[in-house]
Amino acid sequence: MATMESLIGLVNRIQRACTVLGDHGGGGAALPTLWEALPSVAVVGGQSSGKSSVLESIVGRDFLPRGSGIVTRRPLVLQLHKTESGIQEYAEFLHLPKRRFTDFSMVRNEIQDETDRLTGKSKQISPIPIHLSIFSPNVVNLTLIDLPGLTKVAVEGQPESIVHDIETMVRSYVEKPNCIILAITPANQDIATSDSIKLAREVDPSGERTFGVLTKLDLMDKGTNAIEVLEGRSYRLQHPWVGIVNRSQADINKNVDMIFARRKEREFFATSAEYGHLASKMGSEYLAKLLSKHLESVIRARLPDITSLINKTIDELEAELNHLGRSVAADAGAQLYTILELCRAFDRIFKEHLEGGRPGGARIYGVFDNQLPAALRKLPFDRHLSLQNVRKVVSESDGYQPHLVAPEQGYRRLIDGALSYFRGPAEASVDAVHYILKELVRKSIGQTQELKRFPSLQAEIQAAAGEALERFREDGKKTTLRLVDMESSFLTVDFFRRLPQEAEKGGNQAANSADRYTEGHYRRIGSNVFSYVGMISETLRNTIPKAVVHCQVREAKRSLLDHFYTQLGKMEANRLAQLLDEDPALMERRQQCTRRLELYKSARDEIDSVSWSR
Ligand SMILES: Nc1nc2c(ncn2[C@@H]2O[C@H](COP(=O)(O)OP(=O)(O)OP(=O)(O)O)[C@@H](O)[C@H]2O)c(=O)[nH]1
Repeated sequence: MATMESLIGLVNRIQRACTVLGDHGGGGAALPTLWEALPSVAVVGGQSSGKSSVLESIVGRDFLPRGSGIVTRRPLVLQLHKTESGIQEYAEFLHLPKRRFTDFSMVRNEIQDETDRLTGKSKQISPIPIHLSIFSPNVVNLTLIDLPGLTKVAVEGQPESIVHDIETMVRSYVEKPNCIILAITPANQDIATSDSIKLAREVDPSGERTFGVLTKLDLMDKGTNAIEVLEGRSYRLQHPWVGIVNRSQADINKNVDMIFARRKEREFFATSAEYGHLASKMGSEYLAKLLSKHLESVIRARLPDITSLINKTIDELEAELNHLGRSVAADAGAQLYTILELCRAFDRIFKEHLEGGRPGGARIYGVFDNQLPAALRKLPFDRHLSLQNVRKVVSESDGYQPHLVAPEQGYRRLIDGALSYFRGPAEASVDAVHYILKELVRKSIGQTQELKRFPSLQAEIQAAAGEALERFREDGKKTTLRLVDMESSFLTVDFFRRLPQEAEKGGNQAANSADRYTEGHYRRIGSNVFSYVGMISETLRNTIPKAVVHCQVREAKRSLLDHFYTQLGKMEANRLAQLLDEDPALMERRQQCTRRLELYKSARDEIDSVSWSR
């Protein structure tokens, strides 16, 4: 079995580690606190009930600030470490790790200064504890938390809210199931009106973690005594009540020393007619031993829970840290490598969208299969090739000399005019695919888990990909428009050769030029042009998608970030670091997790070392 020293010492060390990490249970921490799992003893009582006196006599030293009003304004975590006899007593603050206090009045000043440091001179209170360790042969191993005295009225200079604030703070400590409550009540006050008992009853109705302490037994009116309370009949708790006689104000003024006061207290009980039979279970020394023993047994009982909490939390923290990712390397080479890896991760996802595995690629096909054919069908060739327009264009082309066999010029103009309509759908296809690709870039960035941490790099990839897509779009437009232009630069000769020759077909030699200008003639021209244009439309319906895929989709797949990679290669180290700037909230979270993980791991090591010594 682990010794008492090692068990309480273990908890002491873990508590100190908790405080260093800001895990002190006082505030509403977002992460589970180990502190809350550790047993501790909190001293609770109304103002002037004798809290400081009890603490000091347990320690056997004067070291707490005195004065009027609310003196204790931050929790004081007091860890007592028993040393071998003959060694000089000293105190140490966690916030001043290098300094050993042997003069205890300096300890008092430091508590005052350190309280003011956080709360200002405003006499506000703060839940962040001050940690004080006392190493002495005259103490037992014990951790006590001194809390501000419960009060009913604010003192001058202190805000009204302080009454409520103090209660809230004290409550936040004592309501934790692992908190042992040392409830101080002065004997010269009716126990029914005791603030500490009232609060203790609320948070610990069964009284299993409450120790009742009755102070000022020497100040009771003549003829009255506290036997009913001390023997547990007035107010029953699971643990026996302990009566205490501290130094009076007069003793303090006379600088009566602590060791002497302890002796006087012992004598008080030993010689008391009322309390003589309880003498061995009264007094501050007895209280210290009682608490220490109880604390030890509680720790022993809680140790398996604490260990499993620690193990569970370590697992959780490690999982979260994995999820958050490693922190970024510091040197430029490693950073460049990281950036390239992240870009590749993005690129992989982007490709999956295009090639299948993720949705998106099908939308591009939708452009070719639906939008483009629909747009081609809607082109206003009816209007362009109306009888009226055909006649107009053909006669304009003929000029003063009407065409003799077929209106060559007229055909050309009508065809050129019709072909120019194809530019619209060609450009629209390029644009439609451009927007789909842009959207897929955006989606892929969002879906790249590894990139989540790096908002700057996300923006940069988005911009670089955007620029690249813009270049591809330019190229796509040029190429598709060229396809259209190519159609007007050379007409398909065969088509026209295959057209039936009107003159021959008619077989009417009498047919003269006058006949050529009939409606039927123009209608035929119109319908010939119409079927030629239909043929072109069919061709473009097939070639525009090829051009779009060639210039945009294939390039996006192949070289979306090529340009960006070249830029990266030329970047200065600090620019690379900037790209890897993480979301500050995330960095903060990782740091918190890392520190907490260290705490829990060191706590686990501590516990392991204690288990070994069993
Ligand atoms: N005679 C006698 N006086 C006591 C006893 N306990 C405390 N006192 C006196 O009561 C006064 C208040 O005691 P403190 O120990 O300062 O009480 P406290 O609860 O810490 O007070 P605050 O920190 O102001 O809330 C001091 O003058 C003590 O000397 C006691 O058992 N007997």
